[in-house]
Amino acid sequence: MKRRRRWGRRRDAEPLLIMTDDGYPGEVLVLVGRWLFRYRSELGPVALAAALFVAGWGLHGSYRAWWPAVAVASVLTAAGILASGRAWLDRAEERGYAAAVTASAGGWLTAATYLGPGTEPLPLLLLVGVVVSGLPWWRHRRRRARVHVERTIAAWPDLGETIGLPGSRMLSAVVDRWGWRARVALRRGQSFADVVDRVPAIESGLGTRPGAVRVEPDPHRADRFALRVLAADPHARPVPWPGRPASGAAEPLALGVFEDADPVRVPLLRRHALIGGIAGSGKSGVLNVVLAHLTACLDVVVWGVDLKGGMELAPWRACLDRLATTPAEAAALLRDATGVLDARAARLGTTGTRVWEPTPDAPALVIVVDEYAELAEEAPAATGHADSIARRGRAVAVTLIAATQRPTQAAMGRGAVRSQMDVRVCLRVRERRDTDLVLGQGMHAAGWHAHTLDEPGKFLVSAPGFDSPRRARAYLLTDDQIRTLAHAHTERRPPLDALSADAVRRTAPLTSGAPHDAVDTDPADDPESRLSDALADAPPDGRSVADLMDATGMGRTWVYDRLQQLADTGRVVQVARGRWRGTDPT
Ligand SMILES: Nc1ncnc2c1ncn2[C@@H]1O[C@H](COP(=O)(O)OP(=O)(O)OP(=O)(O)O)[C@@H](O)[C@H]1O
Repeated sequence: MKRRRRWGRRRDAEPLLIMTDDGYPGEVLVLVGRWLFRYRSELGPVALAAALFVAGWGLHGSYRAWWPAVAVASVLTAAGILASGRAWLDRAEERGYAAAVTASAGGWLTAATYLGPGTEPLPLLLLVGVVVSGLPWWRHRRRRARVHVERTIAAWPDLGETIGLPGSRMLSAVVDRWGWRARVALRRGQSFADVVDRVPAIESGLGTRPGAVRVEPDPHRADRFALRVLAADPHARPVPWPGRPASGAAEPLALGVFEDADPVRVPLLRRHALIGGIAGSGKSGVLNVVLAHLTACLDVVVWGVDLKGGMELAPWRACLDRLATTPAEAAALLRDATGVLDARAARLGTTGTRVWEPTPDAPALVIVVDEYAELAEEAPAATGHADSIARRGRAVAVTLIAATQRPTQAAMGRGAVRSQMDVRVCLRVRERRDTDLVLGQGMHAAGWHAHTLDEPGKFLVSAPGFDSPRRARAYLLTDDQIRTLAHAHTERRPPLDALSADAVRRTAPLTSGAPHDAVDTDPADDPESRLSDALADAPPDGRSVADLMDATGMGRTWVYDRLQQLADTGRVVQVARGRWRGTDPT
């Protein structure tokens, strides 16, 4: 009675103490069990050795005569792994390791079946085998990554509370070459916007380096998102140009690669593009990639506007049909482009065709403008033409590609130019809100964090078909590669089609294609005379069109136009593709 009273009192007062005392041995077992479960991957070699020992013991006791079968099964299994284990193990060294372990374990089991697992030196051999096969196992990067991910999944419910996404669940996770990625389900009521705000907290919770976590919305479910954790930055080093330029205007241009090594292939046919980012972020690098593609296309004529004195586009000079380097030239160039646009639109109207399909005889006209803000500031008249091209140029394949540091409304000339650009490439920006300037309102809030891009050439792209903030890095073209490509592409550049060339002539009969300061008062030194001289002095294999452009200071279309007129009157001959000389030796 007395004892029971004391028991009751203790239960009321100190229930935890009583339970702990009673359950102690069980708790140790639970702890050991948990530890074994937690380290089950690391304990793999030990578990295999234990299983071999037990199997050897059983086989030796009851089926000793089976040792040849065990030997044959081991050899066949090892050979099978080598021959067709690619489905589970994609790397050759992993298959080699698995086959070697299988063959050694099978050899040991064969001996244990025949001799008994306790017979010397089998126990010692088993121990050595654990250590020798264990070392690569314990050091294996992918195994350790997988274990890390498994533990993260197990810890996610607690982690979710800590990082401000309570109730979220990790649905699946995959280890890949650069780290791991997972699909996460949010608690009802949470959305991707909550996740975007929590990215730094997720990095802290997972203990990664800053900038290692990427999040992407699930296009099908508002309550799910993709989480990507990068152990190493796949874009840490520049990505070299792969040397495969586009073959035509309709082909999307490969600008670089995403973090999962997918190429970034952006459609630019009948689309205007904006490339934005701070000084040194790699805008000229992206323009070089664009030009490497466009100048390879036989159905694209490229005009350039470079008000930094032609510095950036200069290496491509010979491939550009026209290059404007002063505000007056830029205004003339854009005005002529609107002339082309009007002529093409009128032609489409009369033929009842909806869009201009570029061909080598009727090429697309792409106008590349480096540092658009300079244009708006120094040649405000030109921005009216640019506005017109932006609004009406798509159908007739007259398009703009503009690079600028901060595309504010003022920098873009207050017209419709920015809003008409449906391909946006955003390199690093200084402030968060500048992401919205380049990519559009609300993009920063939606997870497009261009301010965190940390190397030149890294970018985010928003375009039809590109609606999630995947990071990419542009290909890097070296100066030598640019020179080689420009040289190789020069001879193959098409002139404008007759309709467009005629429109240019009519729009600006005196200055069409002429550099502003090339309008000369000395009649003996006008472009026509320089052309005649260059053709008269041509060697027997003629002069290339690029040479003639250099000699006259005029654009490709102007040169072709004049050559055609001279050929019609028999004063020049075409001696080879793209090479001409005069017929009159004087
Ligand atoms: N894709 C790239 N990969 C690696 N490095 C790059 C890449 N693009 C550019 N860079 C490096 O970054 C530097 C600056 O690049 P770039 O001149 O293209 O920047 P920018 O934005 O045009 O600058 P600015 O506005 O001053 O003209 C270059 O020296 C170049 O080597």
